Order: sequence, then structure tokens, then C-alpha cells
Amino acid sequence: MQPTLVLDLDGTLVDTAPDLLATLNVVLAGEGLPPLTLEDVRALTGAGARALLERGLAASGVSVGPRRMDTLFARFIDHYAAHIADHSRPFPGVPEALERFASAGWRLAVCTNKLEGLARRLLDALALSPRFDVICGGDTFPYRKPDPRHLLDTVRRAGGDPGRAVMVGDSAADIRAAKGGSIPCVGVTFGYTDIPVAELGPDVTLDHFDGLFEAATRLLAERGVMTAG
Ligand SMILES: O=C(O)COP(=O)(O)O
Ligand SMILES: [Mg+2]
Repeated sequence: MQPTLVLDLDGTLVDTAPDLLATLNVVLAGEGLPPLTLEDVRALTGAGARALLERGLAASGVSVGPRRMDTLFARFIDHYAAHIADHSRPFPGVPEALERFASAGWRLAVCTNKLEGLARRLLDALALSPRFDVICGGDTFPYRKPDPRHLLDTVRRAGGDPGRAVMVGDSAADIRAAKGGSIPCVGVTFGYTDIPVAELGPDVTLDHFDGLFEAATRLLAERGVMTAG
């Protein structure tokens, strides 16, 4: 069976922090709060938009009740959906790397804590959706990263075998899901995390997509999985 490459989205495939920041700041401004910075958002992203909003409010010293939170979250999603690819772009080397895996016969999947609809919208806007066999978001299953079942079910939905898969991600949720699912993982150093990715214990760290194909192929070979190409 073909191997499967599973990629995280925010901070791994696409540099989404500028649009997430702009949206967060619109919501904060509506509450009379000062704006946060790109560095703040890079540390607060990884557990989905609602967590980003909660953490952004907390970083501004504010906590809101669940009903108010629902209202602010709806405002966040509306604004973000309308501006999802104003400034968000794939990280350098992404299109070339995806092409390389596809031409070597790998299945390609996205496993993100972003809402599935927003993930699709973003990947559509960047013309990347056709590359993927599946796009699974934080609301696709009743569980999400760091729960390994999010990752395992993504591989299965892509028609792949979790025993022949590699995960690529930028944050603790990705690495923990991969470890919990016994899937080898690559941590990228350019993403969004408050803990340096190397400290999260990925099997390999990479600072550019250039090295991904060799790294993924080697990780599977180390587990006795042979890949063509
Ligand atoms: O939007 C988020 O907070 C997380 O998204 P990711 O799982 O693609 O990093
Ligand atoms: Mg991420």
C-alpha cells in the first residue's frame, strides 16, 4: 500500500498568523482591548480558533462567560472566513514538496485543529486543496489533536495505513498525536509553538520543506516500510 504523508495546516503548510492576528485584533478592538502582536499569536495558535480567542482574551487580562464567548467566537469566524487568505501563504517549498510526494505515489492528507470548513476554504483559496486525498479538521471527528485518533482516522479516511504514515507538524498537539498513534513525526521549526519544537521530541526536525521527502522516506525505512521512488 502507498505511504501517507499527513500535514498539519497552521504553522506547517501555511503561514496563517498574519490573518489570524488581524481577525483577533478586530475582535479585541470591539471589546475595547489593545492589539496583540504576531509573536503573541504564534505562541497562542495550535488548539483551534476558539482556544486562540480565549487565550487572546486571557493575554489581555479578560475572561468572558460562555454566552459572550459564543458571540465573540461567531464574530471571529465571520471575519476570519472573509479574510482567510488576505496574507496567508504556503511556507517556502510547500508546492514543490507536495508534488514530489504525489509523484512518488504517496497519499497526502491534512490533519488540522482548524475547523474543517475554514481549512477547506483556506486551501481552496491557495489552490492547494486538489493536492490532498482528505482534509480533516478539528470538528471532523468527535476528537482532535493531541488525541491520536484524529491523526489515525485521517490516515484511514485517506485510504492509507497508519503503519505506513508520517506526520509533519509544528506544535505539541501534532507531536503528541503522532507519538500516541505510533506514527513517526517531523517537527518544523518555522511554525507556531510556545515550546521549541525540538524540545517536544519529534523524530526529526526540519527548517525547510526541501528536506522533507528524504526525511519521511528514511523514517519509514527505519520502521521497515519500503517506499517506491
Ligand atoms: O488553528 C489552530 O489553532 C490550529 O491549527 P493547526 O492544527 O492546523 O495548527
Ligand atoms: Mg500547527
